[in-house]
Amino acid sequence: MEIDKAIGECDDKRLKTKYNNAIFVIKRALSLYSIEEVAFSFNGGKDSTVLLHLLRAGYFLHKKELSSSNGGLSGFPVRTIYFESPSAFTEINAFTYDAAQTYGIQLDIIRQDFKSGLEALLKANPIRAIFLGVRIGDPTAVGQEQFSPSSPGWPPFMRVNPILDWSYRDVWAFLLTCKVKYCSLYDQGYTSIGSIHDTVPNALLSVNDTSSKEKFKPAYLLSDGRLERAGRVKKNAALKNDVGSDSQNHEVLLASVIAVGDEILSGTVEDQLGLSLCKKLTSVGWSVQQTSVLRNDIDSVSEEVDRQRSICDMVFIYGGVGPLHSDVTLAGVAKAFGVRLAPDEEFEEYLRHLISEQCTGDRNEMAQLPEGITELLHHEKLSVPLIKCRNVIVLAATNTEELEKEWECLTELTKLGGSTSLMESKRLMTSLTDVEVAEPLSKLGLEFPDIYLGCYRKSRRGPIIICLKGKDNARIESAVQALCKKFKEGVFVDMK
Ligand SMILES: Cc1cc2nc3c(=O)[nH]c(=O)nc-3n(C[C@H](O)[C@H](O)[C@H](O)COP(=O)(O)O)c2cc1C
Ligand SMILES: Nc1ncnc2c1ncn2[C@@H]1O[C@H](COP(=O)(O)OP(=O)(O)OP(=O)(O)O)[C@@H](O)[C@H]1O
Ligand SMILES: [Mg+2]
Repeated sequence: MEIDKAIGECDDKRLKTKYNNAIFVIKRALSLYSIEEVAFSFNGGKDSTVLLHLLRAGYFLHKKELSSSNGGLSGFPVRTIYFESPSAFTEINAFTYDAAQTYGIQLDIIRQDFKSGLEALLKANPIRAIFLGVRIGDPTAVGQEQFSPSSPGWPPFMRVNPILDWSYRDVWAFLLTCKVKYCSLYDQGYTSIGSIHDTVPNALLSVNDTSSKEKFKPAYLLSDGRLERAGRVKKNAALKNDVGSDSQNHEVLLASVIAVGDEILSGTVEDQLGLSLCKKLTSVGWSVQQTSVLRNDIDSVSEEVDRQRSICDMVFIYGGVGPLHSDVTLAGVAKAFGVRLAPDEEFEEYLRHLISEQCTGDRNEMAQLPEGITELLHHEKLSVPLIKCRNVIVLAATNTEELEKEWECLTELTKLGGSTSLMESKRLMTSLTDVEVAEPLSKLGLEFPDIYLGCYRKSRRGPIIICLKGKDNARIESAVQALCKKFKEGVFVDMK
């Protein structure tokens, strides 16, 4: 088998190890599942192409072990699915079809989105496991292992990721050593290929040329594989980025507070931090748009963070930060931004000081932070810096005392308290009934559209508290006067 031979004959020890491990995973999968129960998700990308050849070799070696036959491969026996999209590059499409022909692959073309397509596929076929060319640096790899069940909400199958631990360099070492064909776009400076709408050649491969047309070196010449996605145009480029940039245009800054903890949802622990954070944010003029409590689950965190970061100026998240298996908050944040978790030397240094002797596990694993988007906010009062990922602040506090300290440092280090014009407010208490105040209050709202009017009561029959907020004290006073005029004197007590 030419692939096995090429790797066997090369003297790249690292590549041999990676190859052997991947083949081991493939052979395990082929032992666990029958050939009808497996599928290969192929899209003509470089990682997919590596996997195609590993599967060809793995199937050959698996068969050889079973029957001690040494025959060649006739056709490719693994059901191969390709989600064809109108926004795919024509070069990718052409290569995919070409490869199918060359290697005797019967392609199942699916023209639906991934989820619906997989649902239909699994309904019609006995498939239980799907091979994917996902690698650890991919945003979608966060939280995955070589065998990972599909996520909740997805049809049930096993995701098999034989090249999960391969680096960018390993991929190119394999393709070049085996001298196999790959999509022509990689020779034009594309290093990771998505759709025509979000992919351009990697600027790091640009060749300075006097002619007008920009030229690029081939993908295998990219020296720092961590930058392979530099040619991906950010999907959310237009979204909010940071306090102090486009957020300055709002009158009031918007915040979202997210707690992560199964223990809160089960009612075992009362969430004090959320309450405290809302108070603190309000006191410095922020408007808290939403608080939410999430399960310790990567996808729950990533979906909520992704939603909130695009709506709010700043997202504050706490809980699920640390070395426990349930501490998935940072992985969720990474997934929300489409980046991987990567070891951070600076952060590791802090942890080394902090936990030194107690550490039995891999300290490096604990020091993983969302790559390329994390800013460490240092403060002499903090033993570990605060973690800021674009407009998401990850708080490590586990109680209100710790939060107090982190908040103090945070307000000193960022423009949290300084960038907004503080809101003025006044609270009035009345023993009038809600029916009595309802209409006059809604009219007041129309007369003073610039004043926020909030109402609540502590018990059904207890007094009503009316809260007036605005930028200008004089306007608040006018609103209070106007409200008082609508009733007998003395029915409202000023609560300050
Ligand atoms: C065969 C297959 C299985 C997938 N299974 C899952 C899954 O279990 N959970 C999930 O969140 N995404 C799953 N995805 C989606 C990918 O994680 C990812 O969203 C997809 O590759 C799109 O990447 P893009 O948005 O960068 O194009 C799957 C995709 C494919 C092709
Ligand atoms: N449209 C698709 N059809 C079938 N499988 C897909 C599709 N998109 C992604 N996949 C699966 O997900 C894997 C990861 O996709 P990803 O885009 O990261 O890698 P790639 O396309 O192989 O290489 P590259 O990183 O250069 O784009 C693929 O190897 C493939 O198994
Ligand atoms: Mg791709």
